[in-house]
Amino acid sequence: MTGVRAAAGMAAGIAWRSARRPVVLLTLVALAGAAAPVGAAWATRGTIDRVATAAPLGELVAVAVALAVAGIATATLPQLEQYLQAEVGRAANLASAERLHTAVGRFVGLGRFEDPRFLDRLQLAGEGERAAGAVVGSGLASVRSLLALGGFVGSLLVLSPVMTAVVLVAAVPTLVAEFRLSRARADMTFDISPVERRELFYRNLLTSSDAAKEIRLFGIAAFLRTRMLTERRTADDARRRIDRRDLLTQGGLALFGAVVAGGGLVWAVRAARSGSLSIGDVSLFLLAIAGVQSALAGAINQLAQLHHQLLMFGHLRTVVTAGPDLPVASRPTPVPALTRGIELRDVWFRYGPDAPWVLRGVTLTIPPDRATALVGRNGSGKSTLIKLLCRFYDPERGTIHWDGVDLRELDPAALRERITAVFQDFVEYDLTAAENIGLGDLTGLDDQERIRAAARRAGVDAELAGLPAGYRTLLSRMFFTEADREDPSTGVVLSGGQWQRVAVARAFLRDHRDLMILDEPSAGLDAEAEYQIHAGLRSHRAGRTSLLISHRMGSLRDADRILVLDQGELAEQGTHAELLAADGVYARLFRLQAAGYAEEPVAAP
Ligand SMILES: Nc1ncnc2c1ncn2[C@@H]1O[C@H](COP(=O)(O)OP(=O)(O)OP(=O)(O)O)[C@@H](O)[C@H]1O
Repeated sequence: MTGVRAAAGMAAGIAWRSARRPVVLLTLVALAGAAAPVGAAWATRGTIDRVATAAPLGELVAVAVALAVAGIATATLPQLEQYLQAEVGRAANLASAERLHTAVGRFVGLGRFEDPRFLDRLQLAGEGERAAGAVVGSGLASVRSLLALGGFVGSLLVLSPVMTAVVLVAAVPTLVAEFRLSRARADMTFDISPVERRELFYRNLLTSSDAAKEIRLFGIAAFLRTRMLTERRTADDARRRIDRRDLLTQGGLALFGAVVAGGGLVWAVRAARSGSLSIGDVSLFLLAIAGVQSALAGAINQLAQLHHQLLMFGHLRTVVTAGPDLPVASRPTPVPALTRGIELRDVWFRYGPDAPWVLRGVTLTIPPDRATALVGRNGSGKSTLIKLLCRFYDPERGTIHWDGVDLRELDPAALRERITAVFQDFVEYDLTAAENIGLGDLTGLDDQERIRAAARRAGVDAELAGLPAGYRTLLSRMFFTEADREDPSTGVVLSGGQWQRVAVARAFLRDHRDLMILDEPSAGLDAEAEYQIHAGLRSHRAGRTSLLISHRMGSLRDADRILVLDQGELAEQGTHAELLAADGVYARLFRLQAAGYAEEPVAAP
């Protein structure tokens, strides 16, 4: 309950700060909306009694006007309430989206994005993002219904305290049942979120252009479709169970309500016959009974919705108030220039407490102003080591020092300001060519000359300049209307190697950083493009600290130092010549690859 209360406080705070005036108006409309039907019931009673007793015309006109005003208010206020709820919703949801995504952007590491439970919560927080406004809307609608309920209960009380007690006691099981139902629905939504995530994965796969080739060639569309539908059926079964419970509960409650109302009607007719109620009283009684039931149903419905929205908003609150994913120093040390290099001291790392060790006691130095290469078989831990250098994770044991300072004492954002990188799984942004490069350094986003210079060094300038709209061409065919489909100037699809060079240009734009990391920058390049890129890299590397990972051993041989990782351990280090002479892991990998390039078949070592 504390979580729900805290979520209510946060949602109300967001709505109030983002839409004060609409919230005030909505409150006034809700109050008026509560008074209108009760007023209409009393005005009806007054009108009928005055007509029955032939009251003076002035009095008759006054009650008729009151009845008309109450009727108009009852008819029109719901529309105004709906508009204001939407207005509050838009403002509050926008503010919630900002809160949520600011919080997500503050996670400095990658661990949370790889935790399935956290991903489920994040998905539900997306729903919570749209719940903030609805929380206020449902909250005020509940208040309106409760006030109307109070008004009708008061009216009933005047006529019959016993009947009032009966109606109120009858409401208790309804309240309890509806809340249980709401909680069960929210639990079910959370429980099926992994199933929905898998369904989404299969659905995206079936419609993705990237996967279309393999799906067709391997003939796996039906297989994937079956899996997608199985996930959907599992989710639907869970929903059906709740819907059935809903049906039984609502049906039972409706029957119960009808019996109570019917009993009340019999009592009122008998009371009128014995003369203890006037005709107006009977009409007020009937309107009050109907009013109590509809206000009660409305209040319960809105409270149940409110409860559900608060549970969803609770997920957003959990994400927004989650502590830092990695400890960040409260007074970080300013990041020094990299003059002494980076040092790993007995670094141990694994991706989870039950996962196998990926790095085992790695101790090494990346010297400043030198080109260092990292080599090793697949899965030996090279990319992981790079992720630790950027502080996307912390080592489980051991420390990493940037110019003598433990990375944990630095502000992660300030550290990353000093680094540029091409990751193995770089991003292909569905943006223009210029933006794709400009994102490397936002200060250069509008600087065409800088962007072109970076592209030239990555060997992709001529190709980008030759696109239908040059650097302003969209590198995507995603955001298309039907009319755009035939017009190539609205977007193009690049080849894998071209994308790779765009990613290298992006890293080049972020020039003058202390450390340049290149994880397989030439994996998809043709021989000429690879040569060009490495020439560009060599000129860039001169006098700078760089760390290059590549399985193309030829591109590493001129590195100042080569580090060889094997099963998470530093197996060897030295220059190309030293490592060949040592005749270890490196020499074996190099000779295996060199054998593939020899003109005459050479026996593999
Ligand atoms: N996010 C992750 N979660 C869990 N395990 C991971 C994750 N990333 C990598 N691993 C595991 O860590 C080990 C090392 O992976 P890493 O990507 O560092 O190797 P690598 O040397 O760069 O390999 P490659 O040459 O294939 O790129 C692998 O066994 C991999 O399965």
